[in-house]
Amino acid sequence: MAVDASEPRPGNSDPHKKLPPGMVLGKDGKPCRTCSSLASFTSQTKNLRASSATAGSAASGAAAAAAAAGAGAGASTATAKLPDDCPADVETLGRSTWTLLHSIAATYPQRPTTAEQSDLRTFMGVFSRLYPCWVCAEDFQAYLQQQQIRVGSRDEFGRWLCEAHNAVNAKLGKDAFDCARWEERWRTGWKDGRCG
Ligand SMILES: Cc1cc2nc3c(=O)[nH]c(=O)nc-3n(C[C@H](O)[C@H](O)[C@H](O)COP(=O)(O)OP(=O)(O)OC[C@H]3O[C@@H](n4cnc5c(N)ncnc54)[C@H](O)[C@@H]3O)c2cc1C
Repeated sequence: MAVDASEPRPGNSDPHKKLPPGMVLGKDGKPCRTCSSLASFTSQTKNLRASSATAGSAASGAAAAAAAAGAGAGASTATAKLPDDCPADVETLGRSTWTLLHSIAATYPQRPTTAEQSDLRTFMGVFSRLYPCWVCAEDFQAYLQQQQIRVGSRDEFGRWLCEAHNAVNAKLGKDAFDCARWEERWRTGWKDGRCG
């Protein structure tokens, strides 16, 4: 995964310089919420709304609150001020998606049939093309090309997925997760019993 999505990456030739850090444009050239951190997205949309307010239109309701939350605020501040029922940014989308993917690994058979292995391979291939953050999707497709997916058993896929997740963690400057413990995290619960 060669590209850091914290860098501005426009989908067209718009100038990078006006984009806040963490902002990624969609392939249509507009701010891409599912590719961007919430703080940068709300900061950018605030600027756009301010421009249109000057031209006579006003932002309102939750949208205005979101824009205000982004004004000069860090990601955590903006996140704290937004209601739960707003569209996903790159982080909430990522967390939910990893939960789904690791949970699929956790319920994948220990001895999958040929058809089950084929389904999982197909699912992951389609997933990598449909993932709503296009920069994430492109890098994940590249990862799939470099690190052939392993679907021969639950543990094989669980560890492959953990390594894939660690590759994203590394790209984002986060700590690596201990893949020997992927099942504790996503299937059995931690050995200390705190997950019930
Ligand atoms: C396919 C994919 C590609 C992505 N690419 C990008 C990108 O290019 N740029 C970007 O900004 N964001 C990307 N994201 C989102 C990013 O990975 C995180 O989801 C997001 O930054 C939120 O991170 P987090 O720290 O809350 O925890 P997450 O990374 O979302 O992890 C959720 C939980 O999973 C557990 N965990 C962490 N690492 C592992 C692991 N290796 N194996 C098993 N469990 C683990 C931890 O308990 C953690 O709390 C991507 C997400 C996906 C699904």
